Amino acid sequence: MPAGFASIGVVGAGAWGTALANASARAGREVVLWGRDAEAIAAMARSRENRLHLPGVELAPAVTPTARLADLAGVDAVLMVVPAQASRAVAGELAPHLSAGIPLVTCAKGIERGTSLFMTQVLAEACPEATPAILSGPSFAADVAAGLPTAVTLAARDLDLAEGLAAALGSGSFRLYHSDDVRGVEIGGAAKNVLAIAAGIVGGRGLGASAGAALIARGFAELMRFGKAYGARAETLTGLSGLGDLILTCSTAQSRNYALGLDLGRAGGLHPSGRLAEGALTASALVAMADARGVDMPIARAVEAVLAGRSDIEQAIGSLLARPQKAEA
Ligand SMILES: NC(=O)C1=CN([C@@H]2O[C@H](COP(=O)(O)OP(=O)(O)OC[C@H]3O[C@@H](n4cnc5c(N)ncnc54)[C@H](OP(=O)(O)O)[C@@H]3O)[C@@H](O)[C@H]2O)C=CC1
Ligand SMILES: O=C(CO)COP(=O)(O)O
Repeated sequence: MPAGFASIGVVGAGAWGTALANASARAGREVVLWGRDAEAIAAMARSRENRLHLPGVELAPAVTPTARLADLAGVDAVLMVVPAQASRAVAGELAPHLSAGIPLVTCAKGIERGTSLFMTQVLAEACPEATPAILSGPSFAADVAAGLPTAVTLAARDLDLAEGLAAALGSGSFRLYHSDDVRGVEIGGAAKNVLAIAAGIVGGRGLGASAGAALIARGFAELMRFGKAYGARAETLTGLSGLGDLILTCSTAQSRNYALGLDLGRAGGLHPSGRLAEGALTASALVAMADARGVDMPIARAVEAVLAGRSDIEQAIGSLLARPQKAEA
């Protein structure tokens, strides 16, 4: 068993937070799982199941649910698993309970609207005493919770810290690779959700498997261009958290972002399902950041225009197909 990180705090008792709490317990950690809804947390503590967000999965004995952030004081590392747009506010409330230097690992996938900051930048501002890190990669909560084989990347600026955290959280079925390319890992997770909405639209419109594959390849070209403009390493963008997660999320309606695109493609309008689709919240920031550095992202731009109601699906598809044919890059 690796030294250190005997206890893990998980902030956010949604599907992913609950799955990560169980995965951490499976790796031998004691886990405190925080959720904001005291009633739901009490029910979870009684039933040992997160019936709202991860039904049918038994909570591991080493997981203690709580609705009090103060109960995270003293843990050795914290996984931040609330939605991207809520991360700043929750991290700010958490900050007074954390010891100096504690690793604070964002597991959310998105860019903050309004500030255009990546998740580790948001945590660095909200919890300046903590050490930001990120966990991201192709991993549905249900798969991880079921103990199906999954591989993700954990990145911190200090490679030894990333390696230590990966060793502490990983198990036979939940494999963690480590990296010091924090920016690369967070760009992949944020961008792929926007592109997955486009893939869902292609599926919902019945444009065919060939168009779906073209969308993934051209979407990946956008992700690469954006990543390079914002300092990511190519090998990170082609790895688990970039290409790996793009393929997963663009391939199945198990993804909420893809499912949102499916609905848009079939019905042509936005029908809010109430389910979290981070890409819909990140699209405008992604496009604004692409514009700021002159990065060409026609697919992401088309998604943003559809979501904002400035374009209908037919117009968006038409404008993509009308682009001049050019050298592949
Ligand atoms: N699900 C998955 O397979 C994966 C998800 N992720 C990422 O993890 C993040 C969380 O997603 P996921 O767990 O699936 O989402 P869920 O919709 O399952 O759960 C979201 C959780 O966040 C809580 N929450 C929402 N807003 C706030 C807020 N303002 N303050 C505090 N808590 C809040 C919700 O509480 P309440 O129940 O009270 O509303 C709920 O517990 C996202 O960024 C997602 O991209 C990453 C990899 C896999
Ligand atoms: O990030 C995910 C899988 O890696 C989950 O994707 P969705 O949020 O689209 O469901």
